[in-house]
Amino acid sequence: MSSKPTHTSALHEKDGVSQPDSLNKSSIASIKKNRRKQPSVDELVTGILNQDKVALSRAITLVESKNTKHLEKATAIIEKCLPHANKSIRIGITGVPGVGKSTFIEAFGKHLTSLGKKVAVLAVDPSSSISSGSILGDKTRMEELVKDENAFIRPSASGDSLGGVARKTRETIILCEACGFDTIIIETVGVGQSETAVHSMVDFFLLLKLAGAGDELQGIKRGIIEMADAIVINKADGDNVKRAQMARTEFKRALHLYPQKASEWQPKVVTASALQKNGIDDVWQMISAFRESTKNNGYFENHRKQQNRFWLLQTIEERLKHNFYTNEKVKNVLGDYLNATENSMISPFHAAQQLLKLLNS
Ligand SMILES: Nc1nc2c(ncn2[C@@H]2O[C@H](COP(=O)(O)OP(=O)(O)OP(=O)(O)O)[C@@H](O)[C@H]2O)c(=O)[nH]1
Repeated sequence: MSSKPTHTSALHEKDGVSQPDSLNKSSIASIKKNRRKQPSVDELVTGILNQDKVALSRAITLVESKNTKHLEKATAIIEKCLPHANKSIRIGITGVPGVGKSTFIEAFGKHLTSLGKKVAVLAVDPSSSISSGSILGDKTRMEELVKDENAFIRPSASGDSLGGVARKTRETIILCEACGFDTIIIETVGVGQSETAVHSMVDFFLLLKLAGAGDELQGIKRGIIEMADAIVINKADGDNVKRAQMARTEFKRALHLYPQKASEWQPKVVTASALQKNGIDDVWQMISAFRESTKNNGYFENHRKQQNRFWLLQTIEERLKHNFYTNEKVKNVLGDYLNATENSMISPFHAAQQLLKLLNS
């Protein structure tokens, strides 16, 4: 008898992979055709509300699209998801490259899913606008978490500006919440302004630090420390344990020098080892205590309201700026005005006035 597979066998091979017989040529073609067909707004929203990660991913891709044709559809999806959003804790995590952000988020995220939480990890990556590459997106990161059905990981899209990346991240938060994710982690590399952008979209801001040699306080950027609700001294393992504890004492002392936060929360300093998964639950307990205390004193809701106001005003500023710099009349003469201003032939104020008039002419 011939060993040649027959068409009646349940599976057949394509490119070395077993395929159900039902996936014959015509059905594959139809799947491909359907894939090309963009789902409607309602289909995507229904998918998101049914906690379908594929629908979520497709909606995020629309939100991130630079194609202006997608803007209307993306806005409609956000509007429909908005009433189902907001029921999460949004946690910002920052730290210099190499401090252990991915290792920490992997351990933290896995811990949270083991507690029955649904975790979305988003990244705000300022490098994408500079190098068109992405510090956070390029590597295979969080290998375990990515396989967890209760987790969703999305690196940031490369944006033209930090503002653009931040706007998309805010909208993505809304989509993830509508999709049932109750813990949203927003990661950024502590190398620039991105921390401020992330701070403006989270409830709790966590700074990862290392117990370095020498004077710990020298490396502190005042602004970032001021924003932090907690400092986690990572890599507190092996020979590093003692140093991490010393660093903890120093940071605690330093944090007391700052004025009290509007949240009335006294920022905490803890040590952890993301690699050995030590101190991970302490971080979660701390965030839970923060949520409880700020919900009780009204700060939590109030802060989110302020963030919404800020998002609106920031979006208006961005659009105005965009309209100005892409206006043909402005583009034609901007260089001349810049030259004239450089050479003190016209004052910058007068030049600005003239240029702004062009927008409405
Ligand atoms: N000993 C020790 N090593 C750690 C710990 N956490 C992370 N590392 C190691 O530190 C290195 C950097 O870790 P990552 O998690 O990639 O750090 P990152 O901050 O995400 O780095 P970037 O992606 O470059 O921003 C890796 O070799 C990790 O294995 C820890 O708790 N203890």
